[in-house]
Amino acid sequence: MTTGAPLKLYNSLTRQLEAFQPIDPAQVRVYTCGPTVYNYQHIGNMRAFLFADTLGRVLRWKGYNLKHIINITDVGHLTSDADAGDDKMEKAAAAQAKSIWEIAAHYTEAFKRDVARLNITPPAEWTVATDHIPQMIDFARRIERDCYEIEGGLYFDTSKVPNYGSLARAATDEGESRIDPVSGKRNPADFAIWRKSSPGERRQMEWDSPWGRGAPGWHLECSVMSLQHLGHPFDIHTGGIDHREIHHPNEIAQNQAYCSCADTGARLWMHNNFLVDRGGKMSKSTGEFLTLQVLVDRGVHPLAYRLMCLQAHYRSELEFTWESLLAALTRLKRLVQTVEKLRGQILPRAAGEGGVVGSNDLPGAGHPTEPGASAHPWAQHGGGGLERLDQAVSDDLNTAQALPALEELLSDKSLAPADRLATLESFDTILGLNLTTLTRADLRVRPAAATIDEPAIEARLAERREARAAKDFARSDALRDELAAAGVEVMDGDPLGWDWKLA
Ligand SMILES: Nc1ncnc2c1ncn2[C@@H]1O[C@H](COP(=O)(O)OP(=O)(O)OP(=O)(O)O)[C@@H](O)[C@H]1O
Ligand SMILES: [Zn+2]
Repeated sequence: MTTGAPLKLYNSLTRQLEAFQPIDPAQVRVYTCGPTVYNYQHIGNMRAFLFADTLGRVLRWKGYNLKHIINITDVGHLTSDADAGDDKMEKAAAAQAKSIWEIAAHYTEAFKRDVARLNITPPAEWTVATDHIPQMIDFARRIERDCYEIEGGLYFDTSKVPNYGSLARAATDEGESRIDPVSGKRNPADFAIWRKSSPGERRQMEWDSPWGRGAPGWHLECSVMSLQHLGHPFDIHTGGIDHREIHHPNEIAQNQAYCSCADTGARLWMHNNFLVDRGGKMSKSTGEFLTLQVLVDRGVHPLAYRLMCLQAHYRSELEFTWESLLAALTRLKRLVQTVEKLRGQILPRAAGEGGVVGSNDLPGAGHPTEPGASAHPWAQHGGGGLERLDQAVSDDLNTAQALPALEELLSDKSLAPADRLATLESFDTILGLNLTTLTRADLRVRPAAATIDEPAIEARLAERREARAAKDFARSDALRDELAAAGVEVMDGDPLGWDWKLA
């Protein structure tokens, strides 16, 4: 049973907020288009998975039993989403003189490491495209009547489905032919279901099919994996907003051809907006891009990036600047410091009462996925905090509004520290910032360029304190400069109580 405010989500299909009603109340099924593992994911890509994670966390918190699938695309995605150009995987393998399997394994592992560092809940299953080739061929056979064969392979005739492309904002008439015409296509928006290897072409990944040796089209993969692992129709399909224009309309067209009906395959299609920088959408194809590792190498904890994303609504464009990332880090430090203080306030009292309360003993601990707000026995102790959280996230996952509600809750002196901490656990079930366990020391990430370690820093700082006590300011300044040269900024009188930080 779910409780709390009705969950409203924005459906890209209808372009409006809709009250969420599960198809099967026993299990909510969500499919997220996963990464193409030809390169590291940039932090823009990770925004898409952070958004899907927030959706999953809210659904679970509201009491739904969630089955979430994220795929790994290791074949078929071409350098243009509009189905033209080279296969991204083949291209990367050729450039690095490696096998596609090595490329896929390396970047899949790197992606999963980032997923863990951002505290993104892993899905029920990571479904890998190349594990589904026979199913893709079966699916393609069933929709073959809506396709035609040309030299390049089997193409889907988009004129066969009524309302083709209605999900996209602009009519997709331009389709792939605008970029790289494929001779013989009937309509510009028609797309490959099965791409035949051209004579003389040597592909690392190719399979036999009724339409010749070749590889599946990228759009086919997601239709097939969602059908196999979730069944059609399932509840929610997510992806970045670029997918609203080509990839998802094509999935929908395939799904409708498959079922010979108007069903799009999913009830709701949800899309996160882009992370942008001064150059526009962050993109791997532009060459220079930021990975999570780059942020870490610069001394920024990954959860600061998570917080930065949570500060914006998922449907708003989010501009990346180092200043805004560092501001998010400061906000995170402040939250952690407040939680540490609160914990300090309850520990002595609890010890006096005959036992030390650890964070796992707090009410609500160990039940992170229990049903919604008012179902929690301790909801009344949160001073309305949980209701505010519920209202915010029920309004199309408005985490930006949940954050000030959390900050007000933590500083609400009319509530006992233990109650504030208990309510915090519920907030963090949704926000995923690890606020109950994160320490200030965890947030001090050593930049790759730093040439000094923590014991050495502490030793220099102790020396500097002595120099200051002895009013030897020249020595104190020299030590400060020495630390600065090693990448450490001394923070005298920092309001957050940070003695130093890695610059
Ligand atoms: N700048 C961005 N901001 C938010 N989401 C993005 C951004 N770029 C891509 N995405 C989303 O990231 C997810 C993974 O995308 P995928 O690995 O297929 O990226 P890609 O198309 O190869 O890369 P890119 O667009 O970065 O060159 C998709 O849901 C995609 O829509
Ligand atoms: Zn997809």
